[in-house]
Amino acid sequence: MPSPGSSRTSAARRPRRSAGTPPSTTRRRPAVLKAKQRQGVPAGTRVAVLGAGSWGTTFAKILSDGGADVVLWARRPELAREITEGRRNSDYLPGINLPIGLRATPHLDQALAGAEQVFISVPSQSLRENLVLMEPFLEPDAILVSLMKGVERGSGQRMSQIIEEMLPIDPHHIAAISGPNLALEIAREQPTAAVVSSTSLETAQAVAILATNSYFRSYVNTDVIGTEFGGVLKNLIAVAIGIVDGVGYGENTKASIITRGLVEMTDFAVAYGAQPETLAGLAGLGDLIATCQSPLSRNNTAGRLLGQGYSIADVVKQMQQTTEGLASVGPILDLARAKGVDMPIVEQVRQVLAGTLKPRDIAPHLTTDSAEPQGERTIDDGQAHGSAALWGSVKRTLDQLRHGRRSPGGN
Ligand SMILES: NC(=O)c1ccc[n+]([C@@H]2O[C@H](COP(=O)([O-])OP(=O)(O)OC[C@H]3O[C@@H](n4cnc5c(N)ncnc54)[C@H](O)[C@@H]3O)[C@@H](O)[C@H]2O)c1
Ligand SMILES: O=P(O)(O)OC[C@H](O)CO
Repeated sequence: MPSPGSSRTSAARRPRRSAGTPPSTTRRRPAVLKAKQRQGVPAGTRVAVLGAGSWGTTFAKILSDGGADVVLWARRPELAREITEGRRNSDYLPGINLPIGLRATPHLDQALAGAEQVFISVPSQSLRENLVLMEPFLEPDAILVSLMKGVERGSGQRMSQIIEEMLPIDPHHIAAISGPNLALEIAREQPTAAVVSSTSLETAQAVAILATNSYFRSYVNTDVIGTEFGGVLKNLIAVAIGIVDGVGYGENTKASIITRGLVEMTDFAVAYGAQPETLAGLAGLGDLIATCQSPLSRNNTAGRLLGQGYSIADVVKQMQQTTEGLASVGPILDLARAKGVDMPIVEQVRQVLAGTLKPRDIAPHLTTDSAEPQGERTIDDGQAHGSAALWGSVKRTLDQLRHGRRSPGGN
């Protein structure tokens, strides 16, 4: 008699996995596809992913493994060929086998022809110029989805705002995806959650259905401001964490910065109209934890190099991939000033980048100039639910990450 929870297949007959090999998902994949078909989503919905860097390629894999017919746009013809013929993107995702059905092309018109949903993953500072190139080839009712986590220098605009400004598109057809989504972990099919946000719940749901498979689960919300700013702001806190890591400070300093950083993120986003709950979810706290903890994070890595004493010019030279946080510091502080939001951690990151603050001096934000003891304000007083609510948010986020379970009142 098998014990409760044991499978009928004996462990001895099960094929053995070598250490480090991700569990096979092929057995579970058909169930996800069948569930999607029951929801009326035909397998093979045509989608385009623009940008064949680490996140664009990983997202193309997510969608392809979820049953969509994906064409990935790569600027370099040789990369498009490597992806289509070799099923590899060795520069950005070493060791990852890409799905058989995934095609790549260097031609934007071919990537966009017939695409019902278009996922964009280029560096934020290049979005505007890429939208100009895309516009002639977009299908009239296509949904546009930003996978990016930056704001534009100069305008301070979020990616969905730039899409809305540049294209003759129904704003309800724009979405953004964010969450604790380190590309390489997901490309290795490690279970992960994200949130799809659109002012139209219907659009968010249509995108989430395609962006769900056996290892990737998409939740939905309608708070685009909170979702996009969560992804931008956690990068800045991750740079701060990298800096103190590089200096050699330990866990207390990092936990203090993460906790105070979440308050800064929430204050800022709420001042721009976000819902505070969003910052306590996958796109805020969830992403903050992942990015601040992982050596895979480029923002964290850039910070660590700064903390080790490299100049900003050296760091930029060393970073081979998009490091959005470095470009976002200035615009975010401008936006914060415009709303009177205090962001001491982000301000200190700016000073370290400018060379006016030594990395080892980044901690004094934990004290103040005043000798008076201050109350610990965890979230904006106007929204205050106290520390119990914050702890509840932490538990909800961890729960979502561990079990993919929807929590009451969650996303
Ligand atoms: N990598 C991740 O884990 C991850 C996860 C979630 C979100 N993101 C976000 O996705 C976006 C893209 O990041 P990434 O990790 O894929 O970066 P990346 O550096 O790995 O890839 C960027 C891609 O854009 C291309 N590119 C560069 N300049 C371009 C231009 N002017 N026009 C068109 N294409 C250009 C590059 O050739 C490359 O293919 C960023 O906003 C990032 O914050 C990344
Ligand atoms: O590598 P980073 O620092 O750009 O972070 C990647 C993702 O945004 C993590 O969610």
